[in-house]
Amino acid sequence: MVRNCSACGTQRASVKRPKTGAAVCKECFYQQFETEIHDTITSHSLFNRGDRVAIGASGGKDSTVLAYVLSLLNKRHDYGLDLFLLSVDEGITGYRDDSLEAVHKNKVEYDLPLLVVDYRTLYGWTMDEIVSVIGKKSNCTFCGVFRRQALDRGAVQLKADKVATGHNADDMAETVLLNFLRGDFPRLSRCVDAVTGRDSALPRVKPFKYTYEKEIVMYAYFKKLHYFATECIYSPNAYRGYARQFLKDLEAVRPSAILDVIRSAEQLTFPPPGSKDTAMPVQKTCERCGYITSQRLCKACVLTDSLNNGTAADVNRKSRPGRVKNQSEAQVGHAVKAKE
Ligand SMILES: Nc1ncnc2c1ncn2[C@@H]1O[C@H](COP(=O)(O)OP(=O)(O)OP(=O)(O)O)[C@@H](O)[C@H]1O
Repeated sequence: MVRNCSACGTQRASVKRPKTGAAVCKECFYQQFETEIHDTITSHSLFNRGDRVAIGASGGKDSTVLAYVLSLLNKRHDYGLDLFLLSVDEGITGYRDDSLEAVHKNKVEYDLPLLVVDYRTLYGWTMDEIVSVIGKKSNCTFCGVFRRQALDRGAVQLKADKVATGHNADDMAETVLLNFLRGDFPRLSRCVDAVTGRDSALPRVKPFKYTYEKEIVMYAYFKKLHYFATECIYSPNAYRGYARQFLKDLEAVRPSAILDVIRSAEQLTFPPPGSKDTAMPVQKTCERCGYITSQRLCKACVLTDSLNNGTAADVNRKSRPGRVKNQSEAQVGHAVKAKE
């Protein structure tokens, strides 16, 4: 039976929205999708007029749609933002080199300036080289720490006020589950923030906080956006994989499950009311590179040292659970938990 769009009532419905189950026409899907992102941006005050915003552009679906939609909304609602694409080349042959080609296309199509920073220049090591030394098991630790800092360093080069990333609602809900399963309560409430480091020099914003991955894929498909659709070849993050599959199973039964998980975490406060455990680590700067850290050396310098002095494989072995960690190892173990 042919149904009319539940929003405009005139066009034929051609899309069933994964988030709401509503049957809508393509135009109304675009409108609703874009409006929901605009609402997230305004309700969480993600940007200020005149902000220079570095969009973390990996060439994947999320950041490609983010670059497209932010350009569109910036014009439509006159946000007054200066947008830039910022890519980190981790040095993964057959993965990042291909996805960066998509970013180069986006740069032209969306008419946005692009800066590419790379691990080789920043740290002296590519991920291909790191994996050849430490294997695939814990390489995400190195990549996560290096990427976070590389994005910050690139953003500083761009004189950016903010970094926007394509983390979507599925990513957020997965991270909530993982923090819950690890008993990481301090992170449990913070991991759903649409803005992190609001008072820092370089806040990070997540305009897709409430945007479902399936809708991002649909939007990219209908709009024929150019993106690179392959998983990282070095990404065996099995534990996150379980959380992802669990959420997908829940979503299949009840589509609101993803949003419900996020909303639950939003209600949590840490430390719990009445708790005396409120001490936050004191922020300093790394003695070697000047990057922010609560230790003498930042995590990236600790990891780079371990690669240079041949102890990188030990760092991974030692940071397994059940063993008392020294300060450097504790920093590294801590870093594994961040999906950024
Ligand atoms: N190499 C990179 N260069 C720049 N930004 C990146 C890079 N990798 C990740 N990001 C940013 O972090 C976000 C989340 O990254 P993640 O690795 O989870 O990829 P993802 O969920 O597959 O996203 P995407 O589809 O954009 O690749 C991305 O949307 C992007 O904004």
